[in-house]
Amino acid sequence: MTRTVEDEHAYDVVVIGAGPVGENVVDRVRAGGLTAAIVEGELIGGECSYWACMPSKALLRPAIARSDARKVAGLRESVYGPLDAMEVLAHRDEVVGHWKDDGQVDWLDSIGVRAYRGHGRLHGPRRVEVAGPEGERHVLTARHAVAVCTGTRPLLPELPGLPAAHPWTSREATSSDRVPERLVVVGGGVVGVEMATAWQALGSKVTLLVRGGGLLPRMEPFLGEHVAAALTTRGVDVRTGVAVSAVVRDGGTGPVTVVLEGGDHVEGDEVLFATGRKPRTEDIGLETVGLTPGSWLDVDDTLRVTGSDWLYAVGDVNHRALMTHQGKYQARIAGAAIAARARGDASLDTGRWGAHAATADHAAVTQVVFSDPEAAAVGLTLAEAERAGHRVRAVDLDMRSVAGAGLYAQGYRGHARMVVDLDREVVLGAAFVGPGIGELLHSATIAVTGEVPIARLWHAVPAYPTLSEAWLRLLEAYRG
Ligand SMILES: Cc1cc2nc3c(=O)[nH]c(=O)nc-3n(C[C@H](O)[C@H](O)[C@H](O)COP(=O)(O)OP(=O)(O)OC[C@H]3O[C@@H](n4cnc5c(N)ncnc54)[C@H](O)[C@@H]3O)c2cc1C
Ligand SMILES: NC(=O)c1ccc[n+]([C@@H]2O[C@H](COP(=O)([O-])OP(=O)(O)OC[C@H]3O[C@@H](n4cnc5c(N)ncnc54)[C@H](O)[C@@H]3O)[C@@H](O)[C@H]2O)c1
Repeated sequence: MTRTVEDEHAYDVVVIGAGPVGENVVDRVRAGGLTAAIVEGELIGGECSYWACMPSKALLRPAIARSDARKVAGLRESVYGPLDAMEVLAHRDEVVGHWKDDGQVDWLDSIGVRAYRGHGRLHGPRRVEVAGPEGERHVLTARHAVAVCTGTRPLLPELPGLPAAHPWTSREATSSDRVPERLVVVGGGVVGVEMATAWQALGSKVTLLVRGGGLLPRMEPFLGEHVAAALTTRGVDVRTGVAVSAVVRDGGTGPVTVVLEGGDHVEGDEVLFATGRKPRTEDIGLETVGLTPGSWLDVDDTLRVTGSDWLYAVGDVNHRALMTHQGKYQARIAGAAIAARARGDASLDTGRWGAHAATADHAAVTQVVFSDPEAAAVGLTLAEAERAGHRVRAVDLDMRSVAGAGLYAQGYRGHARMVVDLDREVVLGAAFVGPGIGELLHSATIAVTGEVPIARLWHAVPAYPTLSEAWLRLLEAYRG
């Protein structure tokens, strides 16, 4: 039965979108002494919890653990067999709470934040309307700020036959309850690489179609080269420099044919399009506050939308760094800035590395790609540092020269790079690829964020024999 309940409530802060970022915004503004409400149209916890980070990592963990174990003498033989795909999928279902958000609802209750179920839209300055699932309507007004944290959805290219072929997007690739015999993956970015790794390990025959020259194009090129070589060794058909021109699936079910420019084609039982994201801003009332529906939202370093004194855009939706940890960092900064402005606080500190400025978005974005081998990076690549006008030197290291690498895995293959600002003698960026390398990243993040002088890093002694001795070798190479 459809009913209309119209009520109006005022809060200090109203947040649209209860993904990891929206949740952290309300947490921080509550900690700053403000009242807050949050609006969610699907599941509280957002894309990350149910169709992105968490399920993808649950699928990848057994693949990576098995691969590492197969490189250890005395253990290799015990892990020779295939993964139990059904067990892995069942564990993935546990990790995502069977796509139920009760736990997150309890948490919001516990911090005193009211959650409104439904689609949120701006309706003029400081006003949000919520259209609930049963036709009810709530009007929320914000005394201090509205934060748009609506995230992204998959961006599909306009190709003949694509909608009718019912392609997988990241949602199906992370929630499928069966393993397709043949999976075609289009896109060599992070989603394409991680999902090709997972489904190949779970038993699919994977073809990875990449239009550029290599994988993971936003990172140092050697990361993608190592990952591509390893995927190929494991049986993935990695094709670079190819463009998809059409997709054919008669009747929308059964085998799917991916047609390439030049006439070649690839057959699969499913096709995943991992071709990027677009902002979820097409239907959130942006036009009522002078902004363009469907656009990414430009913000300053306090995450406030350009030209506004009350509207914030935090997380994926502002296109600064599309990762959960970066979005949560922004949420901490935005929450503190909103609370400080609400107090009329003269201590608002928006300078570089200030308490109310998301400086790391420019200088120290971190990412771990859970491929096999893992790829990880922080800060600037060599090319980015040069483009930015820094006088830099890149120091490279074959990870085989690190004693801990040989112990971690026989036949260890990996590589590390540190990009040094020669004028200030600080690290601007670092990148690593190799088994177990993801956990090494935070040491690099501290070096980059702290702008620790190389002369002081020389005194940061990595324990022997760990992978962290990569730092020792990099510094030795730099100092000559
Ligand atoms: C396959 C995959 C794997 C990933 N793995 C990782 C990883 O390992 N590590 C990592 O750091 N990042 C990862 N990411 C990126 C990560 O998922 C995003 O950066 C993160 O989810 C962004 O959080 P968010 O809160 O900004 O947006 P989202 O998580 O997208 O949440 C937005 C929320 O807003 C809601 N919403 C939208 N519009 C409205 C509206 N009008 N009214 C009400 N509610 C609305 C949505 O329903 C959603 O719940 C991955 C992404 C993908 C696709
Ligand atoms: N571990 C992690 O941190 C993690 C994991 C998954 C996703 N994410 C984040 O989620 C976001 C989305 O990831 P993504 O991989 O979907 O996007 P992406 O932008 O990283 O990669 C998309 C790739 O698809 C290619 N592409 C675009 N259109 C194409 C076409 N028509 N044909 C062939 N290739 C095409 C692009 O060249 C690009 O390389 C990223 O910003 C990523 O950082 C993070």
